[in-house]
Amino acid sequence: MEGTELRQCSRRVGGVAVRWTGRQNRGTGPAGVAALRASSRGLPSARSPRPAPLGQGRRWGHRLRGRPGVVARSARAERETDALLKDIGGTAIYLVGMMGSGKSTVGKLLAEQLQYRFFDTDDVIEKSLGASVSQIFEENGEEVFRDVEARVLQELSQYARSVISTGGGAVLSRENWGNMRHGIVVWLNGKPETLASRIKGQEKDNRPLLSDVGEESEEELVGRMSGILEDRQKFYEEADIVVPLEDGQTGEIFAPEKMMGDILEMLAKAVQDKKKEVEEKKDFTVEGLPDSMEVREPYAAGGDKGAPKGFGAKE
Ligand SMILES: Nc1ncnc2c1ncn2[C@@H]1O[C@H](COP(=O)(O)OP(=O)(O)OP(=O)(O)O)[C@@H](O)[C@H]1O
Ligand SMILES: O=C(O)C1=C[C@@H](O)[C@@H](O)[C@H](O)C1
Repeated sequence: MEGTELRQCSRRVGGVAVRWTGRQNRGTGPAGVAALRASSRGLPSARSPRPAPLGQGRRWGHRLRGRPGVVARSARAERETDALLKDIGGTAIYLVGMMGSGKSTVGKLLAEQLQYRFFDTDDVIEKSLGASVSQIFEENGEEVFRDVEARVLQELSQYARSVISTGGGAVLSRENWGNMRHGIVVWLNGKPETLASRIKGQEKDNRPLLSDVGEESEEELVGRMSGILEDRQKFYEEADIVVPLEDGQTGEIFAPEKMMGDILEMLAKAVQDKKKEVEEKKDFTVEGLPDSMEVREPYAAGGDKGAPKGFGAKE
């Protein structure tokens, strides 16, 4: 059989030690599916150093000032952002959305501002397996890719202070939602036209679902993106926060820095709403309850929607 036999990988991806024992099958021998399945247990294994505690670095507002397109923040805005950092208490942020929606671009900015680590699940998979997403689809099939993706998400969900850019199809798995509900899920919601114009002409190494779309035809790409979005819309809508890519009135496409600012604002609001909700629940009394019964606080980030894990994942 051509290709590499079981191989040990040990790499650092975003500050996390990723270990993987994998068999790569580049030949026509037995498919690598079983080998990948077997080897996808426990990835990534993470015993990473924690990032510097919030507050030790430069302040958020200060950092924003240097950014092109970002308006200097007032002392009040600085106080607000400091309060947000305190309030979200390290809660992880998951970015979901279609291919080309800007999850990696915006996610990196967000991580920098929050002094969080940044992970891109496609990258983690590619680096740890030493193969591109397209290669994995081609040689092992989509099902195996989804399986590996789920394991990666599960592992990453144990870490606080992370911004995690997920693959476009991660929302299709119930298991993934269970893990993403450890944090706050943010959907970058854009029109197929916007997505297609970004993706067109880009290499397709991590977008095998578009590999058969003609290079020349943006129309065909828009059609494909529309179809995928239609199938996934209801899953994306489960997100805690929805951030548009375009201005609904003018159609202007927002810059990544603006999107990051929008996310921060919406996070602040979500945190305040949740605090209020918790406060209201505290005042709520039920006649006739035995003294020993406690009223449980609701899940912080997912509200009614999700698996109850809440703010403050494992540090
Ligand atoms: N707000 C934006 N305005 C203009 N271009 C953007 C914006 N955000 C991202 N882009 C560009 O769009 C392309 C796709 O962005 P990015 O890779 O961040 O998306 P993604 O959601 O991570 O995609 P995928 O999941 O397919 O990897 C990149 O070329 C990026 O530079
Ligand atoms: O939308 C999707 O299903 C995908 C998006 C990419 O990020 C990759 O995760 C992969 O190509 C699948």
